[in-house]
Amino acid sequence: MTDAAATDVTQAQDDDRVEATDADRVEAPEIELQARPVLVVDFGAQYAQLIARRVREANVYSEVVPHSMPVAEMLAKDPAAIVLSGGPSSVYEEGAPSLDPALLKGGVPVFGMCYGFQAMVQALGGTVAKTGLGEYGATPARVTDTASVLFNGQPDEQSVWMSHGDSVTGAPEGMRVTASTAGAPVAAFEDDERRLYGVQWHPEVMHSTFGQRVLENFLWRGAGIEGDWTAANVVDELVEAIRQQVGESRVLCALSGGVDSSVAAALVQKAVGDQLTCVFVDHGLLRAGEAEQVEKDFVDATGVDLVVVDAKDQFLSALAGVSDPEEKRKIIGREFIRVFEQAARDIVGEHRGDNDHPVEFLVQGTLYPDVVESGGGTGAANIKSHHNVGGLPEDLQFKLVEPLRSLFKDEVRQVGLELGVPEGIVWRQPFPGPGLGIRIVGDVTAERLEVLRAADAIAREELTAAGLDRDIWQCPVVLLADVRSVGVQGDGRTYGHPIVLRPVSSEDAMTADWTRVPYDVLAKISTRITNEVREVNRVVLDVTSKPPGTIEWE
Ligand SMILES: Nc1ncnc2c1ncn2[C@@H]1O[C@H](COP(=O)(O)OP(=O)(O)OP(=O)(O)O)[C@@H](O)[C@H]1O
Ligand SMILES: O=c1[nH]c(=O)c2[nH+]cn([C@@H]3O[C@H](COP(=O)(O)O)[C@@H](O)[C@H]3O)c2[nH]1
Ligand SMILES: NC(=O)CC[C@H](N)C(=O)O
Ligand SMILES: [Mg+2]
Repeated sequence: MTDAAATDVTQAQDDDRVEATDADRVEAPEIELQARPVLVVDFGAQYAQLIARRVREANVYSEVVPHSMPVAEMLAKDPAAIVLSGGPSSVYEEGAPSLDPALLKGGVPVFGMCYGFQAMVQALGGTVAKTGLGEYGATPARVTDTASVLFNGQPDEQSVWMSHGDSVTGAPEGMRVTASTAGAPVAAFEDDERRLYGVQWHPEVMHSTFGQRVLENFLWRGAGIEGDWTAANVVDELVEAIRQQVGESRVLCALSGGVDSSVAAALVQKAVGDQLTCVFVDHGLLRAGEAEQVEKDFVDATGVDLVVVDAKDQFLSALAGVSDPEEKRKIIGREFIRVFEQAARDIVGEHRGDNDHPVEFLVQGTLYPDVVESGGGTGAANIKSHHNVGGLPEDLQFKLVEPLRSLFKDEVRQVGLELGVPEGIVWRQPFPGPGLGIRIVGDVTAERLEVLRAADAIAREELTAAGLDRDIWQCPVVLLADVRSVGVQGDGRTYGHPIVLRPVSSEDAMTADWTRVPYDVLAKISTRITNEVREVNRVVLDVTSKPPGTIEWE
């Protein structure tokens, strides 16, 4: 299940850590889709993006907006409907985010969940109070009208996921109460005339048995939305939005050969064809065989116009002596941009005479998780600065083209399949842009990279041989360069470094669990790494989920 809980993990104070500041916060996406959106108003919820995602699963386009956005601005987006999220506050407290009653009078269908439900009640003149009857987790609900818009055709007893301490003690006038629980006599209400609906629970989490059905009923029946938004529509809309944004300008695409940039490149290719040049940076932090694979196999499979830049020395010298993860990420983000700037100058030079248009735009395969982890969500904490978002330098001259910025990886894979991107690329495991640079705990040197590359190649080879590639989301292999332990090899003492295996299963990288790789496969990897990589005398397995751990160690 997806959730944004990871972004809420409080970071331990550490004087050596490069602190994330407000300056790290990132701007809203530049590309906007043309379908009328369903706006998810975020009241500080754990699950705002999850709601948006569930709306898209109902084939309706959706975007998250902060509760602080003025109503006029929300209505200016011409929303097809509005969903109000949950949130940690209590509506009757001073300073709690409130709902402007004007939003409920704009003629747009509205659906409130939990805090959003309570905020509707307050705005409509009902009452909310702390009753001492909080409900947390799976809760039996009684539906009192199984023919209503929300509950049509559903059983009159269903299990819903609750997380509330406050309850509605007085329903607003004109609202029909259609469900109740022990702690929330008013657990759902509906008003078909004003097209206002709400539930006290969280239909967006999979533990609410009929959650998706309730949401779909609101969207399709209550709001009368067609539900025709599919990967095919999104391709058309994104292509059109890219054309609008880019015009006649030349465009560079930062292409890693990974899923996201390949799909982004395919979209831009479709939109502005020969205005596009892809740039792949070999920063010396790649895995064994990767540069060759992108240079040859990728071009063979897609036919893109690709420039490969060898920037190994530039990155390694910029990273020399740096061990702080955030500092590494910012250096890598900056050096990437410096490489793209140079490439832009070279490309303009090449085309001088037949093309006067400078390279104004840089395409990146940024996804929503990159944005939210970099602190770009509504009030979300900075967990780590992804090189392509929070790691961008302040003096960035390019305008960014990031068509996938509000999507999750599994949605991007659907878009990729729709575009005909080869399956071998669509189903590739993710590999982070900062590469092995954030898998060496300690500073990055050419020698350490060699060690890690050798261990990583063995782990990948054995996991592939065991047929586990599609079961595993990705398996970072991490070198603890500043840790040494004693071993005995060939009857002699060794004092080597540990390698950590971090196989994880996930749907979208927002949450993850460690993969139960069979012991015999782990044994083989361990034996081979310790036999074949001289500097390593110990292999350990990371058995932490996300949260609390992140997938990468840095
Ligand atoms: N070596 C590289 N050369 C050029 N651009 C890169 C490189 N590595 C990353 N990027 C850029 O940074 C973006 C973010 O990297 P990220 O790893 O999240 O995505 P990806 O590599 O496209 O897909 P995946 O998540 O499947 O690895 C990429 O989409 C791409 O635009
Ligand atoms: O392109 C990227 N630039 C980055 O700076 C970066 N940091 C993490 N990752 C990848 O993002 C996903 C979530 O990773 P974490 O759980 O470690 O935050 C995982 O798939 C990670 O591999 C990155 N990708
Ligand atoms: N999850 C929520 O939206 C909770 C709403 C409110 N804070 C309550 O406890 O009732
Ligand atoms: Mg990648």
